[in-house]
Amino acid sequence: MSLMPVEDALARLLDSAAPFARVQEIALNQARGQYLAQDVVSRVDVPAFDNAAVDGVALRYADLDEPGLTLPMPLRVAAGDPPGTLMPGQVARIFTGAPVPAGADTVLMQEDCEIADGRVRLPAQASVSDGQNIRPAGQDARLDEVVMRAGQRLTPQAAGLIASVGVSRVRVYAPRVLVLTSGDELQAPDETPLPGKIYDSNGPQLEQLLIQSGFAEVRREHLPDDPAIIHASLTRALTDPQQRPDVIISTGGVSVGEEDHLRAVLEQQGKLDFWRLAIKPGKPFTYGSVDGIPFFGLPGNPSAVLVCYLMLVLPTLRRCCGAEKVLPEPFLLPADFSVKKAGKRQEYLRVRCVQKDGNLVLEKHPNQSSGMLSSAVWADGLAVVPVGEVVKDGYSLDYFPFSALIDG
Ligand SMILES: Nc1nc2c(c(=O)[nH]1)N[C@H]1C(S)=C(S)[C@@H](COP(=O)(O)OP(=O)(O)OC[C@H]3O[C@@H](n4cnc5c(N)ncnc54)[C@H](O)[C@@H]3O)O[C@H]1N2
Ligand code: MOO
Repeated sequence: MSLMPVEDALARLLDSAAPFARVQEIALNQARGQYLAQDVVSRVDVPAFDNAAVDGVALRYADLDEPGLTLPMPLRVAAGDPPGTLMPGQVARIFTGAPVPAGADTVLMQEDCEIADGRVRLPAQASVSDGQNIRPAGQDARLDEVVMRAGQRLTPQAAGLIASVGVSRVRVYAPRVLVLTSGDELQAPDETPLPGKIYDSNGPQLEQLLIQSGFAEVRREHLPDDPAIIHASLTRALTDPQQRPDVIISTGGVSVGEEDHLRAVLEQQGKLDFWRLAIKPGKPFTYGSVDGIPFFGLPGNPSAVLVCYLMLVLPTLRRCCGAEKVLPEPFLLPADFSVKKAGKRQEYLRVRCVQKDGNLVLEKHPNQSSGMLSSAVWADGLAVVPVGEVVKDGYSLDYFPFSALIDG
């Protein structure tokens, strides 16, 4: 059976992405990297007035025409003061951020003048540029200008920019995400370990991935390997208006084993769109919908969860928030390792970007088992080995830092 290429799967996911209906108005101090559901329009010019970029003196450039000039300094303007007016033949003491007085057109750094007894000895005109050290009104934003578009992320810089234009509340996408872990072998990390059982790591990992990538409304539920109970839990989540999610992400139960029930329930209760991709780790990746809600069925192996979330789920969530760009550009970096056997699936290796002889190279963790997370913690990103390719030492590979994948 041929597996669907990762690019085709991503294209299908992005095609199917419909805007999330759930939108929330939040105060800027609640910004946690969500996606804007509205354009942000400036209420002012930023800066609102021409102002000094340095501490020094404000003057008329034309007054510098005489060499070795000393002029009186009757005016003092600090940040927050009204600008005042400068008469010809005068200079004003001025500080960074203070409005430039009417009549002044140039600001000199105090280090370039001699200030004494209310007078200033000025440098030669040749060493000064007309208009220097003035930050013009509106250079950052103009009144009524759109400074951020719907679909952009509320990064810390964005929160600062939005505050600077006099806007304190914004509408953001706030989809409810239901994370379903599955498997009779799982226990919560605070339980006493029982024979044959393992601790759930997918639940905490996915929840943190979602929160860090701007999707904080996460509810987690654990499902046993019992189709009737899985069916009932899904029905409850879909019919209770307090719980009804906007997207569902499950882990485990999508492969070919007799105890892999999630895909079967999805097919029965909803619609299976596609299953099985040429991706390593993550082959049994499953996508469909239940009652119109997108359903991502991730494999159970924890590193497959990480890779599938970052490369397939998160880009789709971003598109549902109106984002144009859903994946960062990869860096092309040489491998400091080799992969001798060409694979049938596009492989996402857990790698580190390190310095070697003054150049950046990629180092691969020796154990790439999809059941392991210690290698994912050791790594700082993923390197991509396309289907059918071997990697010789020094070959360049696409490398995505985790930070860029998560931040978008
Ligand atoms: N005969 C075949 N067997 C398998 C195939 C295959 O093609 N033929 N594919 C393998 C691949 S690749 C993957 S990936 C796994 C995925 O299987 P499932 O998605 O059905 O996942 P499970 O079997 O439920 O779990 C796999 C693995 O992960 C552990 N797990 C599950 N949930 C969690 C959790 N929340 N926290 C930590 N670990 C979890 C689980 O115990 C299993 O060890 O199938 C292969 N098999
Ligand atoms: O696709 Mo699986 O995660 O390689 O073991």
